[in-house]
Amino acid sequence: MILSVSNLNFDYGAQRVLHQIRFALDHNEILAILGPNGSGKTTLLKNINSILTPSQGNVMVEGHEILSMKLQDVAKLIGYVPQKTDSARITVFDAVLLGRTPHMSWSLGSHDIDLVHNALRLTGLDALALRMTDQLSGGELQKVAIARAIVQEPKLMLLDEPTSALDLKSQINILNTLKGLVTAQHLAAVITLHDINAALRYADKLIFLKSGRIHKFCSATDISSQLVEDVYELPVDIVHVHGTPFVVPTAAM
Ligand SMILES: Nc1ncnc2c1ncn2[C@@H]1O[C@H](COP(=O)(O)OP(=O)(O)OP(=O)(O)O)[C@@H](O)[C@H]1O
Repeated sequence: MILSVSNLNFDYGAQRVLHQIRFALDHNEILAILGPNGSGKTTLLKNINSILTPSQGNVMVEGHEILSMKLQDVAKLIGYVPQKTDSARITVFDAVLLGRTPHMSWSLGSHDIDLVHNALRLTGLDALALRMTDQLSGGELQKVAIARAIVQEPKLMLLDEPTSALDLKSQINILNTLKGLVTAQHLAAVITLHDINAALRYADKLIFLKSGRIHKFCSATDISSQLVEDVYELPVDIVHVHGTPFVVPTAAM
């Protein structure tokens, strides 16, 4: 098991936003967190990597209690791709190289440089390596954040809506890259998505959050129209295309 979250509650001030969250994730697995706006998806990711501190409960990654670790050590275990990434007056290459910071001492080795080149290739950014990040589009910046998380060589990747700004081909490339990395490097990934159909295609496990509670923790194969209707309060049909389930809102609403 790579990630274990037990009895986690989180409050923003007096407002409880996450209630008794409990799940585990194995190596080689992608977990998609789904749910309506405001259901707590981003808050849950930020509790897993200790940007936010749970009011109760704990998070273990590879047997380490995250809350008791130094941030630099957390960054060796967890690569985080936030929903929004800031640009700066540095090149794409340097922005990606920053992902190596937790592993660096004094010198920059050829391994670090090779990892950056590889991540630029995987995310389709080779041609932009020397461009300043403040001259990128939103989707290109999103790819930089993903490349930076890849060079961290984490055991667990947390990605918050990583494909929200990407065109269709880039969405598929990034999700295929993520799936390939998870398998090849024996990692796990937790990814928040609004696109249920992408989740059904790429995730092994699903968590449906509703009002800060786990409504259902299941496999992608357990999807049903009733489940989606209960969570999103929207009537849907499930159709199968080439064996893959697709959620389609029913015509009559
Ligand atoms: N900094 C904050 N202070 C107070 N409440 C917050 C803060 N950030 C988020 N919230 C509230 O916490 C709840 C969960 O928010 P969160 O961003 O985790 O939801 P989400 O499922 O990621 O939403 P979305 O799909 O819209 O991105 C919401 O009710 C939100 O209004």
